Amino acid sequence: MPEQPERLKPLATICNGIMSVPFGGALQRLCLGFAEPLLQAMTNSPDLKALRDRLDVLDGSLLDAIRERQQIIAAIGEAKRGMGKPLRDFAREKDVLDRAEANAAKRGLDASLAHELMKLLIQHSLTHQEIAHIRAQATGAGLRALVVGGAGQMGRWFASFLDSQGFNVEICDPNASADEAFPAHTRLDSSLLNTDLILVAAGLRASAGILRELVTMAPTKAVIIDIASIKEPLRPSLVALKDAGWQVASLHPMFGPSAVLLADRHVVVIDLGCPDATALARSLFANTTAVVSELSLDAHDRIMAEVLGLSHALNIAFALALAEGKADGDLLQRVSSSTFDAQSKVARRVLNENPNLYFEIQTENPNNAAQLDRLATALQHLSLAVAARDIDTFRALMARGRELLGPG
Ligand SMILES: C=C(O[C@@H]1C=C(C(=O)O)C=C[C@H]1O)C(=O)O
Repeated sequence: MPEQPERLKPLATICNGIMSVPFGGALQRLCLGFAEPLLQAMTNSPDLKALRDRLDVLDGSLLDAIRERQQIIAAIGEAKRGMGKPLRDFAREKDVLDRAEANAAKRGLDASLAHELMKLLIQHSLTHQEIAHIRAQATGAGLRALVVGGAGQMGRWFASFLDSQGFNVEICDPNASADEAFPAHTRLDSSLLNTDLILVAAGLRASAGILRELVTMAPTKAVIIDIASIKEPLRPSLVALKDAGWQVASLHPMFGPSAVLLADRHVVVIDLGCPDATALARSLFANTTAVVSELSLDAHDRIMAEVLGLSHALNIAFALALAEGKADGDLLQRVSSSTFDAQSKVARRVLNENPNLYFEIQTENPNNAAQLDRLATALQHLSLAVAARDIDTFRALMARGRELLGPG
């Protein structure tokens, strides 16, 4: 390619770089076809409209290349299923990312752009493979499930998740509308309990009430699984259900209703001493890329005081401290640092969550008060070290936290 004027060099680099991304044939052909004429056009006639028109074509072809990638991904998913191989291949993902970075660097393209682009595409391919895999495995085929609280956000998520596994889903929710996606009931009565799975996916107080109601009903073959964020309020009913002869287990999906891909998502299973129920709870996520961990009933709430209670409280406090200082939100966003950006993003997410649920996470966990005390103490230590201009203590405080969280 001839030497380009200085102002065109960045574009030449991008075109060269794009050629290095391993999209398969389409994008390479596209770049070879367009890069030079495009640069020519820029040199001869700097016509903005013509350049944008060409860019539109290029962007369309980018999407064609991505579609071609997705089709190959679907074929790979099927091949892996046929061979009984797991959905996710971490070593292969690393290869794909490393190759994209190396190819980008060779062409003078920013390696992190190539990395991020490929990461996004891998995420999408996993989502597609996961959905296809769940449907193909049909773990719930021939089984029936009743989702109690099925018109709530997590209830809806679980209803369609179970449906995608082949379960025959019905929901029970006093707030069910006339046009629910599944047959809906507004009252829990014993005729609904003749099913294989009763998934209780209501708010915490409501779930406690539903489990109490189930305790009064004669056990059926159904497995009862709750998905509450805090387990202590449910403990007496969970124990009573088991004692009454129900098969019962507890689940805690560590993600919200917007989750599509379960890669990097966590699910907690609590074994309540009913092996069939625990096995069913585990099997619901067996064909996904979610990481399933087991916790005891006691450990669950202790750990959730750290994972949920502390992180929610800290983010609410962060925003409150800004509000107390009458901070100018627009100005802060204009001059924000990378840490402030990241922190605000998390805080914004927390503050837009359902206050009833977040209140219950703070108030219903018996371990939470002590955790909030530790947060207050930590802030005090920090304030004292700063007021005393004590660098050694400040360093020690940072080192202690780093030891726990590991290097960044
Ligand atoms: C496509 C595959 O499945 C997954 C998706 C990958 C991708 O999008 O490149 C890579 C590895 C796997 O986790 C594969 O195994 O090759």
